[in-house]
Amino acid sequence: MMVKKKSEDTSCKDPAPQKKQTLVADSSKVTTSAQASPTCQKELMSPKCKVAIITGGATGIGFSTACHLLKNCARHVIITGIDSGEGESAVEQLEERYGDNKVTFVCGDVKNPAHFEGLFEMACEAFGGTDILFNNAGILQDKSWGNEVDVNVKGVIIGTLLAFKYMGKDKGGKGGLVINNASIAGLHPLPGAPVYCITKHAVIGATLNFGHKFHYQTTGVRVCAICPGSTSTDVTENVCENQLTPEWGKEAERQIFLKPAQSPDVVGKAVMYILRQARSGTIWVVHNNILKFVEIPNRHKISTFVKEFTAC
Ligand SMILES: NC(=O)C1=CN([C@@H]2O[C@H](COP(=O)(O)OP(=O)(O)OC[C@H]3O[C@@H](n4cnc5c(N)ncnc54)[C@H](O)[C@@H]3O)[C@@H](O)[C@H]2O)C=CC1
Ligand SMILES: CCCCCC(=O)/C=C/[C@H]1[C@H](O)CC(=O)[C@@H]1CCCCCCC(=O)O
Repeated sequence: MMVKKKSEDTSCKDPAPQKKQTLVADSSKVTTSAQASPTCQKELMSPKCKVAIITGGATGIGFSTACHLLKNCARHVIITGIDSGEGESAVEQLEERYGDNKVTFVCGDVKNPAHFEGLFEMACEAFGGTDILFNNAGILQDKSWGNEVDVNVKGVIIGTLLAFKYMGKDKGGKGGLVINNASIAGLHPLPGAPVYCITKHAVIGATLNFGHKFHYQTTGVRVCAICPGSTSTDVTENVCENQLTPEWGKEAERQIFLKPAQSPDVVGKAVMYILRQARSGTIWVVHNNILKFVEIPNRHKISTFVKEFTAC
């Protein structure tokens, strides 16, 4: 079987092959008040014996997360993607590291609800259900922004609604966890790639809404988001060429590469932390190898009074 070089990720091998990157949880900044504590004292979930679906799991951050789940004794990981060569190569690498029958690749598009539902059906039939959905697939291609919106936003909505349907306690499921892969670009502007940035802001919105206690109390499905800073994966390849104008492309590239990109392994570690500890509706940044909780300010505190209007 052909093993594509570009999807090879050795970052999960122990010990780390290059410069060791340690994920530091910035605990001084994590808890701001007892009421708003983003984490739970007791472990909310362990990866052990869990069944996970990872969209876009054959490469980059998704692949690294699959490594961490399997290293932590997950029962089975279903990875998806649109490139079957990358999928086959990823399965080969994961089986070599973690043993046979631990991973399945399904080729398909997150924009396609039937494909997505097939993943949950497969997990039901083979393993009795799904515990974790990592909505990770995403593209940075403002040049074809309609498709970008569909993949980055529609894919997350389709996946989360299906997670509620198949994992929700109110639907006979066991509850579980959805982690959305947003981006630091979901929290601040990336003017060279504005549509990408808009889609990632939407993923934050999806997390705050689907992760709200209104849904958590009925479904038992936690919904959290991770916002990686620049990470060395294929998504950061050809940034310049894939934007709406060459000037915008140059600006996006400049901003994304202002600091050295972190390893996808660091993001995989951060996903494990969120899986174990994070409350539903919480947003987490992992940037420069540091994990931080993002406090969304109360809307009453972020606005300053200017003027009162009365209807004419
Ligand atoms: N690399 C970075 O600096 C950052 C990446 N992210 C996000 O991380 C996520 C994963 O990207 P990376 O691992 O960085 O890059 P990547 O390019 O290695 O991974 C993206 C994966 O999504 C898959 N994919 C693309 N379109 C798809 C579709 N329509 N349906 C199903 N799968 C599809 C690809 O086959 C690929 O495996 C993306 O959502 C990206 O926006 C967020 C912040 C920073
Ligand atoms: C694939 C697109 C990823 C976009 C990531 C991005 O825009 C990153 C930009 C950073 C750049 O590498 C250097 C920076 O300073 C940018 C991020 C700054 C965000 C501040 C983080 C806040 C915090 O640490 O809480």
